[in-house]
Amino acid sequence: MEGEGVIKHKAYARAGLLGNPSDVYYGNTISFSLANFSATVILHPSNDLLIQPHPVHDFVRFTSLPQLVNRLNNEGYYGGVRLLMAICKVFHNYCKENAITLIEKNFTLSYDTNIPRQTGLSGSSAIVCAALNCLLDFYDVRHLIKVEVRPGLVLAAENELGIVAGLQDRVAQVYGGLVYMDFSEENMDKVGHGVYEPLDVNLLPPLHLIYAENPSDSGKVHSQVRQRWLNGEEFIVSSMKEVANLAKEGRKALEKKDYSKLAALMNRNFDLRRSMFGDAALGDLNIKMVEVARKVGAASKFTGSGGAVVVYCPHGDSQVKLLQEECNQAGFLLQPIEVVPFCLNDTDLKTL
Ligand SMILES: Nc1ncnc2c1ncn2[C@@H]1O[C@H](COP(=O)(O)OP(=O)(O)O)[C@@H](O)[C@H]1O
Ligand SMILES: O=C(O)[C@H]1O[C@H](OP(=O)(O)O)[C@H](O)[C@@H](O)[C@@H]1O
Ligand SMILES: [Mg+2]
Repeated sequence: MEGEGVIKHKAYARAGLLGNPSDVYYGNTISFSLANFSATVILHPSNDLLIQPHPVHDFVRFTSLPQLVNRLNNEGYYGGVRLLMAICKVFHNYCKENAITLIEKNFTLSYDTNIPRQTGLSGSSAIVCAALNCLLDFYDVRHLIKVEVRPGLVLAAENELGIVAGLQDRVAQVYGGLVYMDFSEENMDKVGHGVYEPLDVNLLPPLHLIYAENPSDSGKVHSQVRQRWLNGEEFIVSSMKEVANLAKEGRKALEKKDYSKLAALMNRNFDLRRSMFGDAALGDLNIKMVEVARKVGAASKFTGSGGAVVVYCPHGDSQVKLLQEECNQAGFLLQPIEVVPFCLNDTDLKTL
């Protein structure tokens, strides 16, 4: 039994279905949250304010030097503690700047997650998003912080830590379900966020996820696409516009349940990413995930910046079976995707 005043929130992994990474370039995306993986944050009222280290992800006791090195190589230096601290800071500052009074009281935050790291499934923002939801309820300010603003708060917490990211992940996690997002410059400059429209999750065909348990590519770190875009390089600017347009086209295709169109758009999305970023930046493993799907005639693209791909098998179960065999051979994991339903409550909706 959970104690009095305990608040618990879950946030799910997300997949970019179409249009990413144009969210970072005033574009459009369609993304969804998937129930396959999630992060949970629990808030207990307490006398002191405590951020509890996770027994595995923040573990600092090792059996040996090689074990310590192995853990750093696979998981990096950081766990989730810094993410929880950062969202506390961003939340506090946002409330202060917006004259939202927070009652003086303390809490303990703890978290757990099974979202595989560095797989482009947004494990970091899931932890931050779940923590933000706990804070909104603990201080009873959910009605005072607009839903559209929340993805920006999640992003701000990660930016605090030098994590470079865009908004589409956080929007999918705040809203749940399937969301069409418009990040056009006009909206972003006028209101500081995009325009987000939930779509019916039943418009989606059955989708699958391919990922690797220990992705080792660090390609994205070396990409210069952002700088080239800022320099106004014609090829990058026009390709990014085309990527954004895929989300617009994809919305129409979904609404008509025109899944052969959807498949073509997904494939084009990956091809455009590949031509802009280049194979070295994408990484062999990530490219192989896409190729494994294409080999059996399925459509596929990255869920995020690499590490996992979302797959559509137009020919159904027999094709999924072939895909499973290919994934087994390549050492990839394959799962049917379970889409999370839209998750805003009445209080959230009143802020829209
Ligand atoms: N499973 C996890 N457990 C604890 N912390 C995590 C986990 N995943 C991510 N983080 C935190 O988020 C930061 C960035 O994570 P990242 O590798 O970009 O994951 P993702 O792409 O899934 O968001 C990490 O440095 C770490 O602080
Ligand atoms: O490149 C992309 O498609 C996405 O990359 C980031 O997500 P990640 O989960 O870290 O791979 C970024 O946060 C997104 O906004 C991009 O669309
Ligand atoms: Mg991340």
